[in-house]
Amino acid sequence: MFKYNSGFDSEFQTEALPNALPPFGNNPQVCPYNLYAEQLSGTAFTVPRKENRRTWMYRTQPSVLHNPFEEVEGGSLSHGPFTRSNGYQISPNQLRWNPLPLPSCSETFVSGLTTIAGEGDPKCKSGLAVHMYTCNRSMINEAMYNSDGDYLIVPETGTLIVQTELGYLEVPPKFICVIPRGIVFKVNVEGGCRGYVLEVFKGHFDLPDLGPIGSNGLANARDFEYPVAAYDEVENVEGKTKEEKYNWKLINKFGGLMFSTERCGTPFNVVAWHGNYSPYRYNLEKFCCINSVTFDHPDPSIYTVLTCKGDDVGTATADFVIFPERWMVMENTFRPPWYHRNCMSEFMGMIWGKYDAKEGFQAGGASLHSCMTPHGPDYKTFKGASECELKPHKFDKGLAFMFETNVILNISEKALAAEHRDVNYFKCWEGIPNAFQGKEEKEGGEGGENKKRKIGP
Ligand SMILES: O=C(O)Cc1cc(O)ccc1O
Ligand SMILES: [Fe+2]
Repeated sequence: MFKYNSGFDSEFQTEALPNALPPFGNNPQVCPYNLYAEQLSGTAFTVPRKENRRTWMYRTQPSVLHNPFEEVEGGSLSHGPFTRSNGYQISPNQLRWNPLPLPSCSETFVSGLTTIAGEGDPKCKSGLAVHMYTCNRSMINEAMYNSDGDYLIVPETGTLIVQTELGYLEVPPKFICVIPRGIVFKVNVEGGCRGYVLEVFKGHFDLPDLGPIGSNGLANARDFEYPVAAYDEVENVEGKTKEEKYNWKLINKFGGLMFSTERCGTPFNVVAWHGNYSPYRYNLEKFCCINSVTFDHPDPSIYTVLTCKGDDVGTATADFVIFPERWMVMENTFRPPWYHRNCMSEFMGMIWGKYDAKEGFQAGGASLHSCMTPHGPDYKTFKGASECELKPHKFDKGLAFMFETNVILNISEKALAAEHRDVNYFKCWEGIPNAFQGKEEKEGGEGGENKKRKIGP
């Protein structure tokens, strides 16, 4: 339906009307079509050139035309600092949630956002938040921008039509989109929608380095799609009062709180733009998976789609990782995820189908295994994967993902107390027997062959 340009992190130029971009330079004395030039900076002016992101927009009116913002009740999205007094707790427990029910009353993407967890402070540009949304209504004459960071949106049910200042993105399940800090957007939907949002308060998402993998593979740069310029029809405001002209609601998430105001006409009035700071979408089915073809289950970092680098080299503020359809061919290997404890925290969601490590992890549900919280396959999965014949096998039963972060997340009390929380989750590991056979009975003896284990009584 919509057109796109492609290429991660590229410098694009796009015009909804011919020759709407200045032929050279960014801010000529008078712009083509008498448009207003406006720069949006996504990095400090002075960061190194290869990290520098900014976009020049040529719009029918500049963004300044709005009334003063006032703080509003942010509902479940407004998170303020992630403190106990503000309704956040920490927990070293294994946590899991069943799917959030789709809304029974009218909700937009923004009103239907609810913060699940977070750490850090958007005012200091550090940390992240994890949100979920359910919605069933398009935003009409209503738009939002986030001063706090970049949104990475993962739909699970329903297609989002994301209208942004820079053009449209269609984002069905199995696609993701990123809306960088400051970009004004609205979301149109048809029917019930549900999904996940990762918000990073510092930096931007990058493709991970590939090291010895080489110059291709995982998420390929050419598969990232960027909007082409599109603007709303200009309204005839002749004879209208100021109130009638200021007919759009503009919401701003700012320092963890929500603010709202009225703005003069549509904010989607950019006729042309050029630059490298833009929202984009990516089809997760284009992910080129790298996996073991000999033995052993590799670390899940091989499935990293996008990473938001942290302060320490190789340690992300947040990675977006998927567990896509793939062939499992490893020999003499327990193929599902191993039991493990991780210094990073793992928030997981399910886009469709089933997860290969557990029963009961449902599409639209979520789990959180925080820093050093033990987790891994439930006993049934362990037993099955330890005893099955190891033939080449295509895992094609579902698509899970992980937001993996360096921080310990504070969890919203609302999410902890929610009815859809699976408080019996920890029981999925109950009954794992002690299968140790004792020194005398050990098969193979010292240095013996790595024999197939016998499981259970
Ligand atoms: O915990 C999980 O299910 C996610 C995960 C998957 C995997 O293949 C290896 C490690 C890991 O944390
Ligand atoms: Fe894990």
